[in-house]
This record gives sequence, C-alpha cells and structure tokens, in this order.
Amino acid sequence: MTDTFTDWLRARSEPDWTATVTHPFTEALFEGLVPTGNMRSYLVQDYQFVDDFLALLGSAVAKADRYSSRLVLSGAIGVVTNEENTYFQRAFDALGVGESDRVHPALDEATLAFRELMSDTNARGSYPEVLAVLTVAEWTYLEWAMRAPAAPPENFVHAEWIALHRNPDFQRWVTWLCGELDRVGAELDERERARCLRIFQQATRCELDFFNAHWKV
Ligand SMILES: Cc1ncc(C[n+]2csc(CCO)c2C)c(N)n1
Repeated sequence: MTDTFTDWLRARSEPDWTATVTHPFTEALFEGLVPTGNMRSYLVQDYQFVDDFLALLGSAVAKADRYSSRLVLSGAIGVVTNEENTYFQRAFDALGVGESDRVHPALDEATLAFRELMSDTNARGSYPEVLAVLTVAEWTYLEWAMRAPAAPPENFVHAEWIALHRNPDFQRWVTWLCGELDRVGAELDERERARCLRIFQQATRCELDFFNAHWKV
C-alpha cells in the first residue's frame, strides 16, 4: 500500500468527505449568496464549535509525544484566539448578532453532536485520535476553500471566511497536521488504526451535518 494513513482515512470516509468539501453552502459562499439568516446561524454556531475546538487543541498539546509538536500546536492556538476571534466579532457586528447569541446561544443538534465527539476525544482519546478530529476539521475546510474561484465575493463576511481557510499559512498547518497523523499512525496496531478510522468517519459526518443544519432549502 503506497497510500499514507491520512489518504486511507479520507478514502474510507466517502461519500461524506466529498459531500462536505463540495457542499452547496460553500458553493453559495463563493458567490456571496448564502442568505443572511443562514450565514448568521452558521457563524453563531461555529463560534461555539471553535470554543470546543480550542479545548481539543489544548488536549493535543498535552498529549503530544514531543516538544516540537507541542510548539506547532501552540502556534495554532494563537491563530484561533487572535485572527479568528476578530473575524467573528466583526461579522457578528455586521450581521446584527446580539450579546446572548455571541456568548451562550441555544446550540443546535449538529453543534451538540460535534461538541460531544470533541469532548469525548478530549477526555478519553489518544494523541492520534485527537489528531484525527483536528485533521478532519481543518482538512475539510482547506479543501472546500481551495475550490473557491480567484475573485472573492464583495461582502467581507463571505470573503474573509474563505480567505481564512485558503492562505499559505493555513495550508502549511494542514499539511503539518496530516504529516503528524501519518507519523504517529505508523506506530499504531490494527485495532488502534480502526479506532482512528471510526473517529475520522464520525468527525466527517459531523462536518457534513454542520453544513446541512444551515442549508435548509
Ligand atoms: C464546523 C467547522 N469545522 C471546521 C472548522 C475549521 N476551523 C476550526 S478552528 C479553525 C482555526 C484553526 O486554524 C478552523 C479553520 C470550522 N471553523 N468549523
């Protein structure tokens, strides 16, 4: 087998993987055509998702098997807490999102399911399992964003959400994550690999459900 571990995980997560990275929500985003209500509910829920994601990154820092990995993972925490946070605040201002929806919105089912997967993996998962969830979250986002046409939509809420996920720094981070999961994946026995696959598939399903939840046509 010449495939890497991550290629194998991704291939075994079809058809959900392709359905996620080609989702109609993303196609509409490219044209600036996501209706305001959908964009608002998506970003309000996603802000809560990012909170859980940050906790999972912290878990990866704690569980990593080497200092050089902890350094890269800590760098990613800095990106989420700085650049992403200012985007959300500016987008919430533009979309008229009130204080309570920024701080403690009612979570919808797809957000809760993702939260449960992340907190279970945080509490009980191994380093490779934590990486599997992080990798799905970041790799799917890189893949849909790379499909965007060169010309950005006019509205900054749409344009910056694409730009956050299709820039060289983000690409390098995703390449590192995949390489890291390949590295630690090579040490796993068959049972551990199967557990990683199950988590990778669950996370991919969560990504698809998350887009679906905000794309009711
Ligand atoms: C449902 C959902 N899945 C994945 C991401 C991607 N993502 C999560 S945190 C973060 C910043 C870390 O570099 C990025 C890009 C998202 N926003 N929402």
